[in-house]
Amino acid sequence: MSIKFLPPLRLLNPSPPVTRFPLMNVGLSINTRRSIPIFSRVLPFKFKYPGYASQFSTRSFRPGPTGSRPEFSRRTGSKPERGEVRTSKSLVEDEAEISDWVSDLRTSSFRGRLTSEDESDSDMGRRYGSKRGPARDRDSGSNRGGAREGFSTKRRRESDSDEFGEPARRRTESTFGPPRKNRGTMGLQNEKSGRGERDLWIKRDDKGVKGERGFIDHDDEVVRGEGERKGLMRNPGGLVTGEDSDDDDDDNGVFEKNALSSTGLKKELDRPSLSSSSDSFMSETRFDQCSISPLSLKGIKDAGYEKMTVVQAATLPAIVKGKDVLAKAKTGTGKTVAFLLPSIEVVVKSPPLDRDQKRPPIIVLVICPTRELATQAATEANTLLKYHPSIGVQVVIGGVRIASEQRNLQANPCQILVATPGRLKDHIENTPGFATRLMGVKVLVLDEADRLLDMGFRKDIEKIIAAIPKQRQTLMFSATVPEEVRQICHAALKRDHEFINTVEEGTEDTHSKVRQMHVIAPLDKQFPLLYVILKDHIADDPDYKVIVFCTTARVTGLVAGLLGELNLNIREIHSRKGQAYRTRVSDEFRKSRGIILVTSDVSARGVDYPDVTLVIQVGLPASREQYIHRLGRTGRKGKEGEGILLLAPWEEFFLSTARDLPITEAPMPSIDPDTKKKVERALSQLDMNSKQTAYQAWLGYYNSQKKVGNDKYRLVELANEFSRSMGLDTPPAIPKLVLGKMGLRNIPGLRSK
Ligand SMILES: Nc1ncnc2c1ncn2[C@@H]1O[C@H](COP(=O)(O)OP(=O)(O)OP(=O)(O)O)[C@@H](O)[C@H]1O
Repeated sequence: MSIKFLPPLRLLNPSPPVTRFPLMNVGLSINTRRSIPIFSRVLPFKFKYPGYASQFSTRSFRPGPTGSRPEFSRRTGSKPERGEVRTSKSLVEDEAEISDWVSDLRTSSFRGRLTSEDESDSDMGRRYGSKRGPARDRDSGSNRGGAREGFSTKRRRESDSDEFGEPARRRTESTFGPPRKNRGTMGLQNEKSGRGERDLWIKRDDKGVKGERGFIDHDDEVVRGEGERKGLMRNPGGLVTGEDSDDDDDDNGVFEKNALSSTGLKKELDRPSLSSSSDSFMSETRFDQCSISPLSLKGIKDAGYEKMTVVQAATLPAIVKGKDVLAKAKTGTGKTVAFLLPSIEVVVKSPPLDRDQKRPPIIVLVICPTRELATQAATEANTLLKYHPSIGVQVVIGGVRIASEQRNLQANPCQILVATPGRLKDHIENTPGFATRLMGVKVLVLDEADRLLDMGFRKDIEKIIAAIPKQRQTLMFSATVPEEVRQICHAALKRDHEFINTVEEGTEDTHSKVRQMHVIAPLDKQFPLLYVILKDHIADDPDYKVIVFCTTARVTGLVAGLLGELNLNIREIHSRKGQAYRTRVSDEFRKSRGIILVTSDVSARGVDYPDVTLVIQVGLPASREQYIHRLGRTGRKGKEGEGILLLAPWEEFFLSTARDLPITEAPMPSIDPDTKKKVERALSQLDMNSKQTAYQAWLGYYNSQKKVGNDKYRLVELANEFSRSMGLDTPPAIPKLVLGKMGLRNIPGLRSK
């Protein structure tokens, strides 16, 4: 059965045809075991370069006598093979866990949107509504109005929220597959049709017997019944219950019972139980063993790189052969060079620019989810291009005047463009001649691919892909490639792409040299605890360099204010800060020691700050993936590091979603009465506005976390606990409009204005 597609509605703005990503279909993800043997294909992999041949194989690596050789797996086609599914299945150990996992899959994409105040923040006005005001405000870097976090939260969830009416309709607009009630389990196979790329879906019955078939065509738009998508997004369980509420008291007890000296945690962290062997990120292959242009080799040498990292050695052969590649490698292992170097080689091999050409083509397009990351990738590209003076790199990111970017694009060579999605889309729509230049793209790179394919960016990415040639090479890189991303990535990748996974089978997605611990404490203990943990770490390591991740921009602002009042050497980065400020602070933090960066998820992915000694995550991470990326700011390039996750008792469920990661319980540091008083005094010094906005943002964030937000009554109780933890007797009032948008009108305990 083939599906009839309706043409996209075009009203005011004529837009290019859109490549549609199939929605992440949970049913598909958890049933891949059955479909795999039919669809997966492992092509023999022959190395072109002698240097690689001895080093890698397509088979799983079993440590030899030296035990040091890294393992990676490589396969082609859009379907995972057995080994890989085992890896993702390690998250899902039994049937009961599957439902938890499914809930997480359902929520993870919009969770990401809610928390990650990445580039999307600045462009949210454009992406989620027709009003351009908010985006402009943000771009100018000014703080406006306490209600905005609530609104931006709403915008970010618009496309898949049940609470706001409009979203449910939108959600159905791009749903693919057969009507839900007819769905059994399904497998997807990508193939080319006369009309472009499409996915074959095959329905299976309970025994896995093939039944109904159909196609999902990426070039068309489908309108489908509402119930189908809702069924995917609703969380059947996982509410925070009254029992959890009672647990708060119990946990207070535990808190006191477990209390050690304030240095207890530090001592625990000092224990030398880290394995050092399996984490080698360097390969034995030298860059000069590969067919790379001599000028690029000179640039590499000047950058101080001699041997390739594992991911570089693993992906380079396939990329230089022109293959599409989806690569997974742990954080801080050199993925940026892995995609930049072969991309530069494509430019080198392209015909030189014609000086008279009015609209010279952009040859390589790199898309990154955050401004910091885009800037960093461009800097790395410039380093590698040191001896290629005629090749130009330009960056287009939110928060910068679009007119100045337009001038730059006009005046300077730009064979390589690094962009954040929202701003790139702006240029496609508003910069004269830009769309023509994009028609020259030969290589598309999606850095942090899983994030870019997330719902928050998906529409922009679809538009961007529609604006570049179909005949191109696509490279996708990330430290996390959840199964549902595997399911949809072939909308952008060719059918015969290679999935190169450098994470050794049976090992964690995190580095063994990074010790991971959790501290569970009720909200009223968390600010003092954070202070104690930081003080201990500072006392322990005079060269400390710490990142503290908070759930939202406003909460980040509050925590930074508090730690500043406590005389710690604090810097803060989040989406409420102007871009110039963000860039300056980021540069300063990169170069400094003895410093603490308090940040939201704008710094979660990709940012390469050297020698971060400790990452603290306060509150529920948006997802297991986000936890991994945040943690990955420490322990880069094979170094050691520490991570502490500070959760309230009712957030402890997160640990079961990250059960495959070695997060151990930390001994509870004790808070002496002086410290408690000191923190209370510091809290009282903070201005009311920062507490009000933090409270509202906190409520918005947890409202979006299904396991907490489904029970609105409990949610409000917890929010008011947070309010008390800031030293407030009465919770701040929230504008009625915002409460309405959050679906929290008339919930007892909330004050409205
Ligand atoms: N061949 C190499 N030899 C030594 N250092 C390298 C090499 N390639 C890259 N690096 C360095 O490794 C560090 C980490 O690289 P990069 O930021 O690309 O990691 P990543 O894998 O993209 O991390 P994340 O997943 O956090 O984005 C950078 O400082 C980079 O300069």
